[in-house]
Amino acid sequence: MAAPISIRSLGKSFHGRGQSIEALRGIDLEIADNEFITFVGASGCGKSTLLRIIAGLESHSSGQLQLDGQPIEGPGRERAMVFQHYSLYPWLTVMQNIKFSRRLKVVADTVRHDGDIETADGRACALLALMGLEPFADAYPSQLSGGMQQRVAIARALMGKPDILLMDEPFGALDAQTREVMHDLIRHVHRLEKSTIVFVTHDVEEAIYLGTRVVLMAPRPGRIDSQYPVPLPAERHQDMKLSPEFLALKRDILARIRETSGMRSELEMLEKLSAGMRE
Ligand SMILES: Nc1ncnc2c1ncn2[C@@H]1O[C@H](COP(=O)(O)OP(=O)(O)OP(=O)(O)O)[C@@H](O)[C@H]1O
Repeated sequence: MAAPISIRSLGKSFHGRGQSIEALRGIDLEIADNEFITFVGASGCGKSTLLRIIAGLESHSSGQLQLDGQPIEGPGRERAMVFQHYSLYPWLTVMQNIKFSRRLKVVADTVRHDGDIETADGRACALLALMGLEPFADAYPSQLSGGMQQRVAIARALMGKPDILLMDEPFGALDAQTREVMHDLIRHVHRLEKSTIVFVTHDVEEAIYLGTRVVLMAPRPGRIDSQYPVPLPAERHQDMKLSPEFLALKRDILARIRETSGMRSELEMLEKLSAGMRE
């Protein structure tokens, strides 16, 4: 069962070289069990920092952060993270990469149970099938396309049956067609695995297609600007990207990103400048 995340008045500042950067201020957010929540916003608005704090990879400076009622004080097995760059071990095969985190756990245990290993093998085979990787079980990462490598990274993250999957622009380096395939795949994974997914992206269309709720963050300091429930059914297909509800939401979010990032005033200034040159 996935655990709810509760974030109250959370702030984060980075200090260094006589400078202080307020990366996050006053973040209040509840993320429900099994939710698929997506984050968008201008560069530098603190999306990755917030994700890393939820992962326990970064500490917060103020406020509270709880997972199932308990404070998050570091990484935990109930959370797994997938990054933009595949971070696979090049000397291990696909199957070995998927089983790697589980192997660390088994080796770390004082008593080694054969049953554990069998269960891990079964889980790895199931994930291999789920991610469409069966023909590549014995291949090495360098023999795979970017999309296939990212499937391996997702399978590896799912290996420990995490309640929460944290994804930081996982498809950012993929071409448009591969991204579409990955979108349907990750929604399928969400349905089957029932984990909560917290997904950071620059791509508004991706955020709407995947999420049940889109959170828009704004920069300087990083904060939540607005939230948008996605008016699409749980079962999604690519044609929905052309529906009036989808396009209206995309337009609203893009306009708000332009406003919060200062892009709108820059565009207006450019327009005035070119009008002046025409006169
Ligand atoms: N380790 C760090 N040390 C100092 N400043 C940092 C650190 N990590 C992030 N920051 C700063 O915190 C702010 C938020 O950064 P963050 O990477 O979380 O934003 P983001 O929304 O994920 O950006 P992008 O979309 O470009 O990835 C930025 O001003 C960034 O420079």
